[in-house]
Amino acid sequence: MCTSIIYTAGDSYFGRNLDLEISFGEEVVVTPRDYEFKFRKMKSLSHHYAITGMATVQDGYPLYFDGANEEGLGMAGLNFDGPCHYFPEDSEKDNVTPFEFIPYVLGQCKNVSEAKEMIKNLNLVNINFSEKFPLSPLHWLIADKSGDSIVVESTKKGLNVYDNPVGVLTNNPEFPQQLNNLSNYQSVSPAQPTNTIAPGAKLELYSRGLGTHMLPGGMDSESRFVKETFTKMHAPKGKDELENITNYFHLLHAVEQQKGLDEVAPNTFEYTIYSDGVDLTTGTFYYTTYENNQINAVKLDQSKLDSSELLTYPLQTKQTIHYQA
Ligand SMILES: C[C@H](CCC(=O)NCCS(=O)(=O)O)[C@H]1CC[C@H]2[C@@H]3[C@H](O)C[C@@H]4C[C@H](O)CC[C@]4(C)[C@H]3C[C@H](O)[C@]12C
Repeated sequence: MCTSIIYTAGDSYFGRNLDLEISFGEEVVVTPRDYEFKFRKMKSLSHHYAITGMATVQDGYPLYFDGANEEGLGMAGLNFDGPCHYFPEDSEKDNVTPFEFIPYVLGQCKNVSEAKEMIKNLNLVNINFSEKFPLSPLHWLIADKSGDSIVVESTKKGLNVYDNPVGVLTNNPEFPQQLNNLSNYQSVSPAQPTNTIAPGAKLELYSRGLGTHMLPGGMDSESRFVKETFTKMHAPKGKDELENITNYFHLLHAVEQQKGLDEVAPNTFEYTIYSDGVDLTTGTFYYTTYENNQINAVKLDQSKLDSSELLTYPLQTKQTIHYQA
């Protein structure tokens, strides 16, 4: 499972938890403006916006899991196994494969409204990257530095684009159903409840936080969607970058999956391999990993963006403890 969010507090911060039982050798990858993006069915892009994100580089190609461009548009792919359906090539449309979707959009669009326009004529075509890396069933959260976001889902109905009023995406079911399910939790509140169940009966407020008593806490995608929406919608806004990025990681870690809790095969557990976030104004890319929950960062270096060579930064997975004398 995975969770992706856009959190606006002065700047906007966009990223995700990557929850899985295996790693694909992902690292922080900056694609500079002159790296040539070759597409299977579309004309290649020899000059485009620079992209920073988490990717695995295969045959010299950055297979992005999530990332953002230098204009402040971010995009993350999350598992959508079941409802997801990709289509054969359609000669009337722009045929982009799912593994090209992130570079195609982030390479060319500045914000959500440009992305929406571009997606109007798009067909997510069912072509594998390779035998070793077949298609993944994904849906995407796309968000920009204004805080706007949309969800893109390719199902048997076609390519669906939904405005996202909460700026959160997890996994199944389809997005409209996830939103609809929030109705069941409208009474969840940071405040102590008033007694509406048995007016007149004396009910003790025996604990703080009783307004959150009905908040789900499971690993499943519906529970995470509700919990993350509540947590993010009530998040404080910090006074500077340090406070904001600290808040941001608290939001993602609120739905992180600890090892041992989500068994996907006998004795194999899905867990939060990494959490990441880009400041969509400065382009600084932050991340934590399961082993190392100190915040690490890669700053966007403008002097390196007019090049054609990928820049890669291996994940720092060693925990550092701040010992005090
Ligand atoms: C599985 C990952 C999403 C995490 C997630 O939602 N897990 C939940 C699993 S489940 O619901 O509980 O079953 C997705 C996110 C990005 C995906 C990767 C990226 O799309 C990049 C390439 C694309 C290639 O086609 C396949 C390998 C791959 C390297 C993908 C492997 C995998 O599908 C990733 C890593």
